[in-house]
Amino acid sequence: MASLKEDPILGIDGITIKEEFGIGKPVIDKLRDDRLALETEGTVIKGESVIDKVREEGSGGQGERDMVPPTSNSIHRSGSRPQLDLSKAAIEGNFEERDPTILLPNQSDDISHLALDIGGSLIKLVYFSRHQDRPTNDKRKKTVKERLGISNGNRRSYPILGGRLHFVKFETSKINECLDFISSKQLHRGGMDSHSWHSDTSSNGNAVIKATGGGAYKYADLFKERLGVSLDKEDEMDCLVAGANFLLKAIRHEAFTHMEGQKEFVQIDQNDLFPYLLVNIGSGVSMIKVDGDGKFERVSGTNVGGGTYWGLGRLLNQCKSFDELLELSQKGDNRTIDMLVGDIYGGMDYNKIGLSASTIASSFGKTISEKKELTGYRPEDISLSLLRMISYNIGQISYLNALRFGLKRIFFGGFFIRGHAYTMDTISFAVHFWSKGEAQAMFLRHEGFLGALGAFMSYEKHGLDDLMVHQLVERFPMGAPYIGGKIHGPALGDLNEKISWMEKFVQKGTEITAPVPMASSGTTGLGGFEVPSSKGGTLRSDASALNVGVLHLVPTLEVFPQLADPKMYEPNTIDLADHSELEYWFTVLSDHLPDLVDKAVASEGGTDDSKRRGDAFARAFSAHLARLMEEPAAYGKLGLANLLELREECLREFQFVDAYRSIKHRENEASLAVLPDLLVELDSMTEETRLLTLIEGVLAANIFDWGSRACVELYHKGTIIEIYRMSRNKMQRPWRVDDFDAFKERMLGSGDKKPCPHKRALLFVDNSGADVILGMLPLARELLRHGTEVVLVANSLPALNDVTAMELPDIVAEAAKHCDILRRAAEAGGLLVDAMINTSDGSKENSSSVPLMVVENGCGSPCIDLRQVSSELAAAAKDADLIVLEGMGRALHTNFNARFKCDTLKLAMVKNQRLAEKLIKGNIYDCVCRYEPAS
Ligand SMILES: Nc1ncnc2c1ncn2[C@@H]1O[C@H](COP(=O)(O)OP(=O)(O)O)[C@@H](O)[C@H]1O
Ligand SMILES: CC(C)(COP(=O)(O)O)[C@@H](O)C(=O)NCCC(=O)O
Ligand SMILES: [Mn+2]
Repeated sequence: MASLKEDPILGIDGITIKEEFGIGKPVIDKLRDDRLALETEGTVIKGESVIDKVREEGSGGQGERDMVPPTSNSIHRSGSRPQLDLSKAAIEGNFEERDPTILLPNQSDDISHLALDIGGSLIKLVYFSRHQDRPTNDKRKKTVKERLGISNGNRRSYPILGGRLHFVKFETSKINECLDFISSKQLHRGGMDSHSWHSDTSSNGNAVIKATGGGAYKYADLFKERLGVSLDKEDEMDCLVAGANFLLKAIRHEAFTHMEGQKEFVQIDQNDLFPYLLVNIGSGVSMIKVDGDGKFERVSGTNVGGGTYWGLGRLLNQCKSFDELLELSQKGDNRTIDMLVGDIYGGMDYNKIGLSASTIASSFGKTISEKKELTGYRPEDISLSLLRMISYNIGQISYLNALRFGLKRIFFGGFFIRGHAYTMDTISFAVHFWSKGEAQAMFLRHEGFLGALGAFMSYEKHGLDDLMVHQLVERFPMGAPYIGGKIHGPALGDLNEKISWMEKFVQKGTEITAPVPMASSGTTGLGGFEVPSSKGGTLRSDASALNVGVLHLVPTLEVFPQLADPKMYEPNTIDLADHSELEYWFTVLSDHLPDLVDKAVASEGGTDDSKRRGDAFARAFSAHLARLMEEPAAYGKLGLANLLELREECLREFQFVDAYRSIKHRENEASLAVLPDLLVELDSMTEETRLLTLIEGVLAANIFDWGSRACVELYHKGTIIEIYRMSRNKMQRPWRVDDFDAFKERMLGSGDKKPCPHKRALLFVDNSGADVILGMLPLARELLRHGTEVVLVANSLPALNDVTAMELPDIVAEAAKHCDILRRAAEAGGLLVDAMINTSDGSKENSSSVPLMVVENGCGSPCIDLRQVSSELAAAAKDADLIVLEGMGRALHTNFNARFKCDTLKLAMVKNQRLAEKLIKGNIYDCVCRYEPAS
């Protein structure tokens, strides 16, 4: 095993076991003796004596080696492994069949709810699903809630139910596919849940589905016949407006501008939304002046719309699909078809009225002067001319209507747009040109689903209109959209389906997995565009399906109450709109993928099934990366935090619940073994030295980060203790960002300033093992000692090697066995309700203590977006006067620039060279100790 001595990155030229190590010799020696080693090439850390000893004592035998302690908690934010109730299972039908249907009578399915918009071209479905409530019988959580004064978390106290909104579309001509889909998912059977949704049965007992669009009338009988459901018809305009208003109010990154190839999300001020012009470009076009919720007037429209483009284009070009037609336009040159100003003016501009030579004077006008037949023109050119003709025309009529009513903002919806860059650029150009920049064209990510959403919202008592931005989390699961727009289905539901699809997909080609460079803009100024700006040979995969994720409704999420200015808050520090940043982080994540897959597969025992899932996960995540490389804003505004969260979600999608579970477990045990000695040493110090040593300890132990490439390389070179020791040795002050003295003064006072302990501290903890046990817990203990209540804030779901809120109580209980301060505080905080505590000194002392508590933060990512945290955390935060954010993800990638109403300490070791240079003009392994008094 190579020694750290030679590590050039760290520049450490000798490991000496001396007092300079800060916490002194004994602990180090103990750790050394225990010879904790990290295996060089393996996927798991191998522990020797301490770990093995603990194991032999603690559990029955070999079989349990990698088991994580059982937990009784159930924390959910999004999907985790589904539970099957196999009781009374029976095979239905023929036993000889290869794949017989198995009936699970006691399995409670997702409860669903469905609404439809059946248009002239497309059928849009919006459906809601939710898992049955899982019983939570968790004493610890209850005690913490009582302490924090949170009322019994009864779901019914929320206006809406948690669940997911899915968006799906089908071609109207293939209505049978749509009916099959509804029937296979049993979407028409849902919604009877007595305590939630309006009971959707008509007086004669038939299920009723809300539907809008002409097809609600045309196909009513078919729905009755095939599914036995009645369609409850809702007015189309009502629905469009309700859908648009909901999206504009509830989805943060819904509306965007698109000019010259540049997409930019627009922050909509809820209090300044109305009036606006809504232009829905479906088969035909409706223009609606919207003045408020339910307050609108259809002021205009045009019969030249999406149907015209698709219909004429199909006739002229014999295309088989809309996408084929649109794709042709990307290779077109309209100058061969359109009569331009230059054609009339002998190649010159018509400057007097501001028309350049390339301005279209007459769409299709050139074809009259040439004696060519249809076959003499390129389909590509025809498609482009047609697209420009229709888009300009709609843009112009929209502008005229905006002018008529003095409206500055025009939102465009409908599936004609199809997230197609050139279509949007053309419409924006027309609006901008005619209004001389006064009016603004904006587009909606859920473009074609306005009507269906509106129909969905028309169910009584659903409470959707009360939903707030912070209660919605959008996720982008892998699935059908990637098939290429032919099947307009949602993400494939079943895991096996998903894996086989990924496998097939990869065999077919690497269209999506090969990153595509971003398109450059191609406008020529006044006269419009010479050629489309998106030059790609193939059309982006069905953007309308792909740009729209699954909306998770999480009514329990809240805005973190200590944010100084929630409206101005931006979690991401690194802006991925900068192309070189984007490329850098994409490479980092791609490079990390093989290692992550190794860990994930190992965490599931390395079975064939897990290998297959690991492979599918890698392909899926690469496909996401490629998609985002091609269009960074495809899933909304993209920051590094989103990418890191996407990776965790993708792992969960392929049912890797906790990829680093055994690593975390081993590091926890190793660290717990040395904690008692560390505490003894800390206690022998003066208060001042101790505080410094504690902060150093947090920073040094933050090196145990399995998400950093540099750190993972280190683990292959040295033992835990070698790395830890080296890390502590590096702790020379001043740190790169060093506000320690200010923090110390606040904690301990100075001169005649008396120390003034904080009332309650929230400690946002990061990694398992040394990071939390040797770093944050001792800091927590010090705060408790000062009379400060401590709330440990940890992830709700696993992410890398971060410790979760579920794992913390056991860790604290273990630590409390050797420390009275922790024990009494943990007892007071209700953390030890089911743990058997034997204190080392055997004392039964019952003196009161400030509490130590644990709350989940509501997320499952190494970063944290404080606009969406658990209600538990929000409640705990109300009385907090100190926040400690720890780790790179929570304190640097996100929240580095965040301002809080109370004192804040941001502690992290920077484990990435580029970030160190950019953020703190320093180097890898430099440290940040930023103290910001209440603002
Ligand atoms: N896959 C597709 N098949 C057919 N039309 C599509 C497709 N994708 C986009 N479109 C365009 O969307 C239009 C339909 O838009 P939509 O908002 O669904 O309106 P409608 O409710 O009238 O069907 C079509 O006329 C066509 O221009
Ligand atoms: C994922 C992380 C934010 C986790 O860091 P932590 O919050 O544990 O300190 C960090 O490991 C990271 O930014 N990794 C990617 C960069 C790299 O490999 O250098
Ligand atoms: Mn971490």
